[in-house]
Amino acid sequence: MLSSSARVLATRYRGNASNSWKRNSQKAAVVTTSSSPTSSPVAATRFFATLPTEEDDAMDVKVSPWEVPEQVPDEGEWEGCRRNFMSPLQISVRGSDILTNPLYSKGTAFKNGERDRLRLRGLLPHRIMNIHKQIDRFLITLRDLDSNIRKNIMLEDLHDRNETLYHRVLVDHMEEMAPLIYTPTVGQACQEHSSRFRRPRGMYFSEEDRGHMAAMVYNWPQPDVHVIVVTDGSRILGLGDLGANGMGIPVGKLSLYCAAGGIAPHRVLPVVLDVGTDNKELLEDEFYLGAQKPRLRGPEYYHLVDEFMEAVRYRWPNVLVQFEDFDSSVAQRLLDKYRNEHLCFNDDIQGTGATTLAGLLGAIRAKGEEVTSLGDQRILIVGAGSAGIGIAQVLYGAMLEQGYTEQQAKDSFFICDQHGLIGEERVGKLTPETKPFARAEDDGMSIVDVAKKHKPTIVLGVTAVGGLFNEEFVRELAAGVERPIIFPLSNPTVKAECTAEQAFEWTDGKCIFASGSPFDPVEMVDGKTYYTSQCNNMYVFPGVGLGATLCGAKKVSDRMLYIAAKALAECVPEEDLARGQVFPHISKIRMVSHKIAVAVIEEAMRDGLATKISAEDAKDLNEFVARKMYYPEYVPIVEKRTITI
Ligand SMILES: O=C([O-])CC(=O)C(=O)O
Ligand SMILES: [Mg+2]
Repeated sequence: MLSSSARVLATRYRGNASNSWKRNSQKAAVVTTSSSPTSSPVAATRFFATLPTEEDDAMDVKVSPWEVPEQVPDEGEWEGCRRNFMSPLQISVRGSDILTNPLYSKGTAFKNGERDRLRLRGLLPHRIMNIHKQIDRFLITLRDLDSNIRKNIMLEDLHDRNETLYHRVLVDHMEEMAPLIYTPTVGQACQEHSSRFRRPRGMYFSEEDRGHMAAMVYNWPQPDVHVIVVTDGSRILGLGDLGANGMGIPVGKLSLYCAAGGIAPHRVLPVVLDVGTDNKELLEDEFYLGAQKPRLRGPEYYHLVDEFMEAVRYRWPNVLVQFEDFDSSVAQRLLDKYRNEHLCFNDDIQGTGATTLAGLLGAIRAKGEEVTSLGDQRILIVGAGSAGIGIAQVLYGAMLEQGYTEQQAKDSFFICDQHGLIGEERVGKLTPETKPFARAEDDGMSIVDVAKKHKPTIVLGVTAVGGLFNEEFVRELAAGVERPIIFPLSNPTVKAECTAEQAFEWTDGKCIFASGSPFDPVEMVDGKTYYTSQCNNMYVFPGVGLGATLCGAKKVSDRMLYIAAKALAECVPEEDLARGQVFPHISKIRMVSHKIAVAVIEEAMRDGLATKISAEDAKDLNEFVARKMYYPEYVPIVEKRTITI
């Protein structure tokens, strides 16, 4: 079901516009609605082939005909990508300083003219490769490696050498690469971060830095940071307190910001607030690289976060700060503290909430019900941490949007923590966010008994307890309703509450399944294939961040996230829904981010929160966002000169 604004957008995508960009968007729209596995992911992404934002920035580029690669997969699909001018990147360094700078390096792809111009002659082997040859060579070696962690290391090495090539590998092979740079492999990469440390990336702030942070931010070499992802390492995925080893998470999320969300790599900054760790193993580990002392808590902790927030806003006033993997004991409080004054959001609370809402809207559609029936569902959320309550809040908000009363909306929820169903009896012990969802009866009831008695139509797992949804529980769900919607959302894969195979087997293939980390489709003994989806906030945060930064949003409002969820839900083609897939194919992620960004900007403008959209930009936001999206491509490099007369 399309909302009216979405209908307008959909019409725009299909519209008979006369300029060439619109012709391209039409093509792209055709690509996204196809769910055929043979449709080229390259084609789906190419239409966004433009680079960064501010026109006066030296990193901004447009692509020229001579950069259009020889290996064109399909002439038709490329038509729209041939731009006739590519403004050069002006840099002040020369020679080997270029080769060792991952933002500038093209490795063996520097052409002869450039080799002379930039004093690279003799510093590179003779033959000149193009980006496609480089990718082919990289993939052969990568695919030869026998473990995902080795592949992650190889990718991060590339990230450190040549950001353009790294992001292009991600853009062109998103389905294969996302699990290697993100969940599940990023979990292991974090666990082994200290022992495998090679090169620093991002910034660390610790207690010793109190009083210095406003100065420290100037140590970061980039003058125009748009997005920061920050963690204090206290709850890394479902793996718990990993301290400063959590740096892998901001790094992985920001890779997705660039590749999936079209933010240019020089505009992102990964951050760890190294406030110690309560992980005993790390405290005793001779190779652990973070501060080896117990976690800072209480007012001192909040003051440190405060100084950090002030410092980054001082240098980059419009920067978006994404809070990531903060323990539930502090996550909501930090969000509440900053959400109205800073451009920020908490991905685990709000991003997961919005993504889950989108998945549920899809799942309800897949079951053939009306979108408006979200409030008629019985939703069992297992896990009452920041993600569980964040999801409940977003779904609750969506029900109110859909016209349900507060009481009707509240009655839809059954939230369980480790003590069972949360009932009013323990209301004194609950956080303010949890209280509204406490049930009048059945406090402490087990999830199996909740399944028996209340017959939930939807079950969401956010417990970080792998395997919690056991056979007894899942069979009980299937006995209660025809097609249960089962989303084990905990990450990484080992923490998923059940596997796809278990969910399909125990429900005789009837459930609709989506998980936080990816699962392959399942072939059952009946010979039928059952499809899975990945319900991961990677579908939401890049687009929200792109939209919010492009329009200079004053803040990220709840409504922006709701709108983002609806935009995401509308990206799922009917034929995917028909086979139980409730999220768009991952190869379409740039298209999804584009659509979400447009929707977020529209909402920001409606709400008076957009500070940077000119009347000209506002005329065609589809075109505006597409033009501003970074696309990893080599651009000509020239010397920056200061001319004195
Ligand atoms: O990183 C992910 O895949 C999702 C997420 O934010 C988390 O699990 O904390
Ligand atoms: Mg997270």
